[in-house]
Amino acid sequence: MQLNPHQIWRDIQAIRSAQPLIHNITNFVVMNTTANALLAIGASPAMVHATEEVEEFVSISQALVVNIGTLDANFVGGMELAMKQAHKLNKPIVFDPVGVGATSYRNKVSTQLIQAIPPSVIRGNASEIMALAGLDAQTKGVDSIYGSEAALNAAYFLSKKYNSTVVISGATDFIIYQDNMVSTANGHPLMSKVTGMGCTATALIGAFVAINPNYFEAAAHAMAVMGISGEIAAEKNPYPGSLQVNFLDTLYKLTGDDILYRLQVTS
Ligand SMILES: Nc1ncnc2c1ncn2[C@@H]1O[C@H](COP(=O)(O)OP(=O)(O)O)[C@@H](O)[C@H]1O
Ligand SMILES: Cc1ncsc1CCOP(=O)(O)O
Ligand SMILES: [Mg+2]
Repeated sequence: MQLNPHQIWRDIQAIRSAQPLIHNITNFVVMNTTANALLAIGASPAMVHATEEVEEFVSISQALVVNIGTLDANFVGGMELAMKQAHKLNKPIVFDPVGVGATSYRNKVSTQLIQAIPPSVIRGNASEIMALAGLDAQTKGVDSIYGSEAALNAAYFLSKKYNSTVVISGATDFIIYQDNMVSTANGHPLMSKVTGMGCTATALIGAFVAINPNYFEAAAHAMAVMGISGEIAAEKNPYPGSLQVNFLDTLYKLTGDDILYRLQVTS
C-alpha cells in the first residue's frame, strides 16, 4: 500500500462529517485524554465498560476500542461481552495491549481476549507487541524498552495469526497487515513524555476504522495524523504540559496542507 496524503485528508473529512460514535473500554488514566482527542478529530466518544450495558452500547457505535491499561476482573467481563457483540454485528475492534509483558495477568487476559475475538487492529509499543506474540520481551511497565524496529517479526506473526492489522508505535511507526508494511517517521520524542499518547493513537485508529473499511489503510492514516499533530504541537512549545493542550488544538484544526507537506513515509 502506498500512503496517499489526499486519502488521509479524505478520511479526516469523513470523520468530521459523519462524527462516528466510538465506544471505548479504556483505562482510568486516559479516559479524559482520549475522549478529548476523539472529539478534536471530529468523532463522538463514549467511555462505557459495565457488563450490564456494553452489548447495547456496541450496537449503537461505529467502532469499539478496547484498552487493558487499568485491568481488573470487571473490566475483563465488559471487554469480553463487548468484543463478542462487535464481532456479531461486524463492527471494527481496536485493541491496545497496554503493559503486556509486565505481568502474567496482562499476558493471559490479552491472549484470551484476542484468541476469542481477533481484533481488526492491534496497536502497541515494541515491548507490548513482542510480549503479545509470546516472546520473552522486557518492558518497563507501560513503556517500551525497545525501538519499534525490534518488534517487526512479532508484528508479522501476530498479523498472520489473528488476521489483524498490527501497529508498532515509536520513533518510527510500523503498520503491518499480513506481508504488507508501511512506516512513517512523523512525531516528536516529547510525545513519550506525556501519558496516554499511545492510548490516543489507539483511540484515533478507532475513529478511522469507523469510516474506512480498509483497516490497514485506516490504521496507517490514523498514525500519520497522530505523528503530524504531535510534531506540530511540540514545535509550538516543547514542554509536556503544553504538548497535551497543543496536540488537541492541532488535531482540531489540522488541514490538508499539514498532511501534504509534513507526511514522512519511510516505506
Ligand atoms: N521518539 C519518538 N519520536 C517521534 N514520535 C514518537 C516517539 N516516541 C513516541 N512517538 C509517538 O508517540 C505516540 C505514542 O507512541 P508510544 O510512545 O510508542 O506509545 P505508548 O505510549 O503506548 O508506549 C505515537 O504516535 C508515536 O509515533
Ligand atoms: C500510566 C498508565 N498506567 C496504567 S495505564 C497507563 C496509561 C498508559 O498510556 P500510554 O501507553 O498511552 O502512555
Ligand atoms: Mg501504551
